[in-house]
Amino acid sequence: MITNTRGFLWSDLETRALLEIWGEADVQSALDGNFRNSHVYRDVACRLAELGFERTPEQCRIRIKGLKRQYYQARDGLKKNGHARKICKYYDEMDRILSCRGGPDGAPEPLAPPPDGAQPAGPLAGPPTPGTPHNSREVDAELDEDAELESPRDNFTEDSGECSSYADHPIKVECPPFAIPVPPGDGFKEINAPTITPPLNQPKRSKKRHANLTLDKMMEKFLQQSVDTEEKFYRYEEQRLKIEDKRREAEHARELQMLQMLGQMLAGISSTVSQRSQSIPASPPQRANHRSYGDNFNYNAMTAALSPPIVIERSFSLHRTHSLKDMENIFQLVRNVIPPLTGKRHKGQDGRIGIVGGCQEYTGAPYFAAITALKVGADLSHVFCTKDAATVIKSYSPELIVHPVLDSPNAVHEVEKWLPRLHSVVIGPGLGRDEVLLENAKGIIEKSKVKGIPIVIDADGLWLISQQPSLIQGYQRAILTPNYMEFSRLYEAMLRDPVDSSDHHGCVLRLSQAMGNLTIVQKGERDLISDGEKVLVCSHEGSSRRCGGQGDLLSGSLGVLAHWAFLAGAEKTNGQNPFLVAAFGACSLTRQSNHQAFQKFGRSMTASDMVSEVGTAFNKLFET
Ligand SMILES: NC(=O)C1=CN([C@@H]2O[C@H](COP(=O)(O)OP(=O)(O)OC[C@H]3O[C@@H](n4cnc5c(N)ncnc54)[C@H](OP(=O)(O)O)[C@@H]3O)[C@@H](O)[C@H]2O)[C@@H](O)CC1
Ligand SMILES: Nc1ncnc2c1ncn2[C@@H]1O[C@H](COP(=O)(O)OP(=O)(O)OP(=O)(O)O)[C@@H](O)[C@H]1O
Repeated sequence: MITNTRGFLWSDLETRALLEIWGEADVQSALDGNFRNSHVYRDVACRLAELGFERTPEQCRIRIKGLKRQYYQARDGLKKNGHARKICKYYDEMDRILSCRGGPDGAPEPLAPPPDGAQPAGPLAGPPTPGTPHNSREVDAELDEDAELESPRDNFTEDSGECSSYADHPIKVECPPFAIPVPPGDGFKEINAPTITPPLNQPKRSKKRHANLTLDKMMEKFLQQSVDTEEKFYRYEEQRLKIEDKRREAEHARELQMLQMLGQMLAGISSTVSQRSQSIPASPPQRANHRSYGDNFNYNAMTAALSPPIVIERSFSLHRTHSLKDMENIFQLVRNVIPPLTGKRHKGQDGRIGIVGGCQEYTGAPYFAAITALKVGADLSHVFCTKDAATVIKSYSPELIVHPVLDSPNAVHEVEKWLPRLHSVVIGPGLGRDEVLLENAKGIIEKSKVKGIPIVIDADGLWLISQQPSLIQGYQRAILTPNYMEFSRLYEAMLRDPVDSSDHHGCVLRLSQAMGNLTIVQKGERDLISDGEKVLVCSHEGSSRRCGGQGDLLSGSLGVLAHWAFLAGAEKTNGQNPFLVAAFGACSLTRQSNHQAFQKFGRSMTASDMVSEVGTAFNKLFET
């Protein structure tokens, strides 16, 4: 029965059958020295078929050729490492057959010792020298013997014709019997260098170690090259960044230059306008004392105001408890308390103001108060706000010092640490009405009182006071700045009566008295200022625009002026209550800023526009 074969792959059984036939003496003698061997392999194939294996003569010849090659390689090249059997599975069979076969001279071939300690099949003549002419000749002869039937297609299968499996052939990493061709380079020199070629009688193991060492060195070299490349990359990147920085600096310098040029151009334009304004006589200070109850805004007035020169109106109101002379002097008193700008002062002397307020909802209010304090002339402006609000407030202005402490568990202590360095505190803008924050504000008020620091209370700070008036009652260094609604709350809380809308002056006077003669600024169409003894009315022209944040400008500027007035002493204030003077100055300034901003922006005016006007408004009111 013919066994089906699997193409050109040979099973073990099939191969052994082939070797059995091919090793027979008549076959060997037919092949020996005979270059025309096709008839021999035809016979081999026929005999194989008799055993049940269907193979063509050509397949038989090629299989034998492959087996011979494996055998010679194993014997000549690799037998010393003791793994010949793994390279040539049929080594013993081949050896038995070929050792009996004569060499070219007819004498038996000297045989290698059997690998892996196996007993040699033939007489042991000592190990052959690999690569001797004899062996080469033998292989050549055998290959020539097979030449007749060889075809290009067969080359594909001649060395690996076995039907193998992964189990039969475990993967082995062996040192190849030839040098690995590698690209030239420092790291590869040693491979072909004759100086390190092991002597022929050196054990194979050392060759292997040498190869391993070489591989190690190659790997080392490779890693070194990687490190070098990386370093080069970083050096290059560093240089690139430096160049980039320089480029940016140059660009920045150019931008600055452009801005300076622009500034100079604008200054030129502004001085032209200013010269024009000055050529028209400005209102003398005496005129500021002109009594007026603050004309309501009308379009004629606005039209007049828009066209230069700007006439600064200062309006005062008298209460029956005060003389005209007092009123005439009050504005001059504001001027008196403003510290002169000299080169002798150091940072902080002109005012370190603290604003307590600013929470998640309200970040604008503390900002407006704090920035106005700086615009009026304070040196440092601190904001004590909640954590949420801090980053936002900082982002509005780098000039502000922002402390995100107001909602921290030890908020009062955190602010208290700063109190000795503060000249006044403004409590309430954007504080909100969260119980915890109000409680902290209360603690800060108490600590500030202990230190005798002037305190301005506005917005939600006033809500707190309307709940607990005793918190500030009797502290005459406090100034409360309620709008109409806030005033009503306070008034009702203190006097248990609704506000008498027919007697605003009397109401503000009474509230101040009820609070222990601290200063009350009732904001409105006309601002009423009282310390329980006097009532000042400021109806300086502002505008009809009531945008949110105007009150914050007032409280911020009042924080600075209160410090200045308080510091100035009785001589400068002519014995008047310094907080009345300060309040009058702050109301005038806020209204003037409002007026100027409105002239520019009309209905679109916002509190920020007013902030931009604070400097010039201050200048017009107090320094011209
Ligand atoms: N950008 C920001 O972050 C800003 C934040 N801000 C902060 O907001 C917080 C709350 O302040 P607030 O003014 O809204 O509260 P509050 O004074 O109780 O008024 C509540 C209600 O009372 C009324 N009302 C008010 N005035 C009145 C009047 N003159 N005459 C008559 N009624 C008047 C009016 O009621 P309505 O007439 O609408 O019914 C009003 O809605 C506070 O922390 C503050 O600092 C502001 O500073 C703005 C810029
Ligand atoms: N009708 C008005 N005419 C002119 N000026 C006014 C008028 N009402 C208020 N002002 C001025 O605006 C300033 C702020 O007062 P306002 O009543 O807006 O305070 P507020 O309600 O506390 O403000 P905020 O929006 O900051 O809370 C004060 O200086 C006040 O003189």
